[in-house]
Amino acid sequence: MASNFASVPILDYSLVSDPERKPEFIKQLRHALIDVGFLYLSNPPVAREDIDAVIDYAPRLFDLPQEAKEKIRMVNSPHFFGYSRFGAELTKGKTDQREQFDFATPYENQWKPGDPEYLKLWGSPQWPDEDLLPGFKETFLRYLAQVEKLSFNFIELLAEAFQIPVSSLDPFFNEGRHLQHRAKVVKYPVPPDDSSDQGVGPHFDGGFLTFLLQASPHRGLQVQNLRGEWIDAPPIPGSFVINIGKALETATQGLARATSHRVLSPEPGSTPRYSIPFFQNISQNVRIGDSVLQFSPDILKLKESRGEEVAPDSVNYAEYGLLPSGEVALIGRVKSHPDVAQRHYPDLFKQFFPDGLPAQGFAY
Ligand SMILES: O=C(O)CCC(=O)C(=O)O
Ligand SMILES: [Fe+2]
Repeated sequence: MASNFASVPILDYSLVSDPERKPEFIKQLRHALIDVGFLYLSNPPVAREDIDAVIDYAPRLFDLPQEAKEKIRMVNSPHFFGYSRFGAELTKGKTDQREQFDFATPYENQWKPGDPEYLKLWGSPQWPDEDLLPGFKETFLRYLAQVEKLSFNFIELLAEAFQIPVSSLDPFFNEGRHLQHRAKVVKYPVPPDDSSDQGVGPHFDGGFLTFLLQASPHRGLQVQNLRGEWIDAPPIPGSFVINIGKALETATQGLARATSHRVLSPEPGSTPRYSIPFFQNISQNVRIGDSVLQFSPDILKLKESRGEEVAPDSVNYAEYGLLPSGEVALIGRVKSHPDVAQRHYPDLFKQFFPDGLPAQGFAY
C-alpha cells in the first residue's frame, strides 16, 4: 500500500530517555525515515535558552553595517565560510532570494601539500567582530556543540530503527568523530511585489542529517510528498526539523529517504523569515559506495511499502557513491560560490567555469 504523507510527523525526544516508551519513538522514527524523509523533533536535548539566544541574534547579524558583513565575505575563505550577499545563488535557474552567513563547528585546517584538495574545505570560520555583536560567537558555538551531540545520538537511533549495530556506522566517522559540521544563518527578505517567491528552490541536502531551526514564525518551508505535492512544514516553537541528505540516503540503500524541499519567500507586507540549518557531515575520505550499510530483508522490504513515487522537482546529485564525500562537498561549494572557487581553487574553477566568472552560482 502506498504511504503518501500529508504532513510532517512530530516525534518527542523525551520518549528516548523513557525505557517504556522508547520503542514507540523508534517505530515512529522508522516510519518518518523511510516514508517521509522529514520529521519534527520536539523536546530536543538543546538548552532552550541557547535556542532562544541564537534566534534573537539572527536578525541582529543581518542588521550589522554592510561593511562589517563584507569584511567577512565568503570570498576571503578557502573553507567557504562567511557572508554571502542577497541573491548570490540560483537553484533550478532562478535566483534564491536569501542572504546568508556560513559558520561551522570548530576545526583547524589539516591540509598539507600533496593532500587531496578537498581537505582544504574544513577550517576556521569567519566570525563578525565581537564588539559589534557581543557574545554571538560563544553562544552560537555552544548551540552548535549541542546540535552536534544530538546529531550523533540521532544517527545511533537511526541504527536502532533499522536494526543494525551502531558500530556499522563507524566507517562514516573514521576520524574518531573529529569532524566539522557547517551551519548557516539565513535571512529571507520580503520580495518586491512583482518578483518571484523563491526563497530557495527545490533541492535535496547533501550530507547525512540536517537539523533546521526555524528562527521566526513564518511559514515558507515546504516538503514534497511522494505524489509530488508540496506540504507545508510551518515552525513549531522549541522543535527542530530534521531531514535526510543524499549521502545518508545513498549509504542506507535508499531506506532513509532524502526528500525534496524548498522555501517560499515571506508574503508581501510581512517581515523577513530567518532560519538556521545545521548540516551533519561525515569523514571527508569516505566513498559512500564502498561503505553502503546492509539490512535484513524484512527492513529492506519496508521501502517497497512506499509505493509509486513521482519524480520530485529537485535535481539529483549523481556523484554521491563514487567520490570521497569531501570531494562531493567541494564540488557543490565550487558550483554554488564560483567567486570563492576562482580565488582559492583555480583549477577546479576552470574545470567548472571554462567561460569565466558567472554573475551567480548554481546551487543545483
Ligand atoms: O531555510 C530553511 O528553512 C531551509 C533551508 C534549506 O533547505 C537549506 O539551506 O538547505
Ligand atoms: Fe535544504
